[in-house]
Amino acid sequence: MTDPAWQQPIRPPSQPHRQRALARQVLLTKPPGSLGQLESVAVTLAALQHSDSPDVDPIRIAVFAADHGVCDEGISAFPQAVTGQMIANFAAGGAAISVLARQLQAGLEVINLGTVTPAPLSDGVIDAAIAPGTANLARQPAMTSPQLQAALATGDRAAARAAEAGSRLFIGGEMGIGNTTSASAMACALLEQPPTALTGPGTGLDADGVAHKIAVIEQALQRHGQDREPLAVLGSLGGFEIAALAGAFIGCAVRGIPVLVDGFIVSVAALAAVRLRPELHDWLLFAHHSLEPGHMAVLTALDARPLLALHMRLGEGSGAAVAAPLLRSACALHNQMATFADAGVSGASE
Ligand SMILES: O=C(O)c1ccc[n+]([C@@H]2O[C@H](COP(=O)([O-])O)[C@@H](O)[C@H]2O)c1
Ligand SMILES: Cc1cc2nc[nH]c2cc1C
Repeated sequence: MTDPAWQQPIRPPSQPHRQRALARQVLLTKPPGSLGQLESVAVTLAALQHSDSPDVDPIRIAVFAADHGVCDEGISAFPQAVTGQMIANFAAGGAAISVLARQLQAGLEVINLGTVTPAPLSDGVIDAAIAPGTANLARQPAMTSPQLQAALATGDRAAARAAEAGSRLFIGGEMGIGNTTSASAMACALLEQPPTALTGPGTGLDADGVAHKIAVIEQALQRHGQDREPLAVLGSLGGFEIAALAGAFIGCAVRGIPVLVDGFIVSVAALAAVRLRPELHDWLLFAHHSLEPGHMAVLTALDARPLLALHMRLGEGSGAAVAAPLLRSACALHNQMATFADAGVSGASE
């Protein structure tokens, strides 16, 4: 039997391309370091893409959507039906990520991994339903092992489609009412922190709502928080869309596509995936710092330096889509700026 996709080899970044990109940055007509993170991003992309002219176009955005059985515990400000309704909105072009994808001229695909209210079949939605949502993680494991493998494989297929389309940057988004409970529980298990430190309002719970959500996560962690192995955490506390994101990110690294990581839920998926495959870490760029309070701890654990902090907390891949033009700028500056020699500009004084 062949190994599952998430066990395939991941190519290391090219050190010669990194060294040449670093050397070129010093020659460009600017004080060394003055373009800050735009410099390091261009150098990272050059090494990842094994290219002296890094480029993020075409960009692929894949939004993974699924429902969560833990909604039975009353942990979200919104009803579960919104997940299916938003899938239709993504496809119809009216959601925030639909607008941003158009603006970026990025390919957008929406992948339905299973909702309680069947999402209307629409063009542009890939049906990859595993079940009408996960089981209630406060009372039983969120998913079975075959369901977890199916979700990981669904993510890998999205990475394969991105590679076939020639994508040079992958943005993974998510939609799932209740998924901040799942992501917070996963983060607690993976980071060995208490729910009080990593739980927040999600779509907009008040203080009482957050206190109840913390109690639900405590219950879930008591039931199955002891096994901190990443597949066990994904299976017992995760969501289908979170597992698919983990599979997609590993699949992108396997195929040589850099990933721009979105907000809290996507970062938790990335953390689980990095625990599974530490070499994935090189392939992740971080878009923004979400308002969800657990995000900072997850970013710190990933040693991430997010590009933006806009107080966003939408999900869908929206923070990454907003940050993507910064990567375009970083590449354009790296590729097109004149050198001191070309432009006849004097370098720094001795
Ligand atoms: O990306 C984030 O940082 C983020 C923070 C808070 C909420 N969300 C979105 O809100 C939904 C989950 O919120 P909740 O309260 O239902 O758990 C889900 O569809 C996410 O895309 C996303
Ligand atoms: C309307 C709505 C849109 C979303 N997009 C991502 N999560 C969401 C949650 C809600 C409630």
